[in-house]
Amino acid sequence: MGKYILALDQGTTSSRAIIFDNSGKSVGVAQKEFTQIYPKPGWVEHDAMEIWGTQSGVAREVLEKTGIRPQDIAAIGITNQRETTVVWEKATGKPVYNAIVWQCRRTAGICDELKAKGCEPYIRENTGLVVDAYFSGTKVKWILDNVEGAREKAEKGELLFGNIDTWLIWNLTRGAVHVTDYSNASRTMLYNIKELKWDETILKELGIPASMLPEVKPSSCVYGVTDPQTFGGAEIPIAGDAGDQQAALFGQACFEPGMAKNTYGTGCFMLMNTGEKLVPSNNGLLTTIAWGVGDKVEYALEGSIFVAGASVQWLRDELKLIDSAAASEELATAVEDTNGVYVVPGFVGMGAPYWDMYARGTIVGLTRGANRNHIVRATLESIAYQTRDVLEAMQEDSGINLQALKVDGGAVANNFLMQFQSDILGVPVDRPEVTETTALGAAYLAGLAVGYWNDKEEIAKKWNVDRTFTPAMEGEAKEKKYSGWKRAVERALKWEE
Ligand SMILES: Nc1ncnc2c1ncn2[C@@H]1O[C@H](COP(=O)(O)OP(=O)(O)O)[C@@H](O)[C@H]1O
Ligand SMILES: O=P(O)(O)OC[C@H](O)CO
Repeated sequence: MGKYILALDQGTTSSRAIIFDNSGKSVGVAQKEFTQIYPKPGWVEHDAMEIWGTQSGVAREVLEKTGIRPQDIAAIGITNQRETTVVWEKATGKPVYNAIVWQCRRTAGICDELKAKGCEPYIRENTGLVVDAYFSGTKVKWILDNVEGAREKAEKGELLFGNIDTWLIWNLTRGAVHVTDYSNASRTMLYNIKELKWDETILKELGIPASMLPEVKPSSCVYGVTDPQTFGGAEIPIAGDAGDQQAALFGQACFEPGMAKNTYGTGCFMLMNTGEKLVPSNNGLLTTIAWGVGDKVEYALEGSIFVAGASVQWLRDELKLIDSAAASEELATAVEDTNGVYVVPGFVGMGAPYWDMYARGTIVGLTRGANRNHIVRATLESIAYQTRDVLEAMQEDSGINLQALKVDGGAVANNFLMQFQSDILGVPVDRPEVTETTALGAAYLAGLAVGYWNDKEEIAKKWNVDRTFTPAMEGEAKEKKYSGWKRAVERALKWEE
């Protein structure tokens, strides 16, 4: 048995490879950002070949950097930005179009048509999702309808569809394996999460041939081995696969119903484990598959926030108010409050609990005294307010009052944000020692499949807190700030016509 597990974490803005040892500690990381393509307002694409190139590149880099031989890797775990859609030719492996990213709004019209036809209740009940351009189903339909010859080829069985996990596994095995796992399948809007099979009614409605779809497998099992050409002759088992938010839930050891985590990356995603029980939402959350491990499939409630850390990138890259994401903390704490300013980062519409594809970004409450620091602070605060929106919905749906929130992802390095988060929620926020929990979750899933770790109990013992932020804001002040946020959101909704 190899001594390490290699996790491939293919995120929205970068591809990362992390090697973990048996204690769950990272022993090496390599990361590379890749191109974000914005062909039109509201459209977002990635070059699928660049995704494969950067992901395989960082995997080789981390091995070289650490001096660990591919033969010393016991298994590879894959985790990925979810919903992002790739369609490629089976014979050549060539994508027929750029990957359409989860944030892309181009299929809002298709969603409106589905709603007008009355398909929403069926989709909600059987996929656990709301009808929104976020999910893969309408993106596949768009490619088949808009790329010349695509529909014809798809009907002849010549095209394959996959989310990024499927695309990576297909390339790692040089076209030998076309699979996904339950958690990723549950984000396509094509998968029946009650019956655990692709939903024929929805496929028919969207005109998507079943021959394009990957086989759906558990999140922890051996899918295949790497092609010898990828890692200098080694045939490493690929043994874990989960969408990044579900992987983070696993990496945070949220194994019991009622345990929840919030991941602050490009977007922000709060998931609560609901065990083998499928809990429908009446408050704008999603019901999704957490993972399939062994012969059990477990579910989660999810609040998906589309823009979180991405708004900090916007401050840096578009407004040029800060030099680095980390600098946002210094500017935010240079002022006592936002001076009444609210930023609503509805750049790609708003996700949970609003689900408005036509919302757009808004800054309100500006006065002559509003300065750069106030705008930076208001942007960070918007991440915490959106989290409160989804936490309230989650508590309502699950009937569980959260005692503490486990957090992870790039933006949890920001102590101001974490303290404000705890203040505005009124619950403690626990930041673990390992904040790369997405990659860690994928590593755990892979390690479990090959016997590198024995069981979930062994994994749960490895979770350690780095810092707990406890609520320090007085109740009235907190509610006043939050009600201002709710009014600001009203201004952002239904903006785009
Ligand atoms: N100190 C910080 N304060 C606020 N945001 C930060 C900080 N460091 C990183 N971020 C944000 O976190 C995000 C990166 O987190 P990461 O978990 O790597 O995201 P992803 O997996 O979505 O690519 C970026 O959007 C960045 O702006
Ligand atoms: O790339 P991330 O970490 O922001 O995650 C993206 C989500 O999976 C989208 O559903």
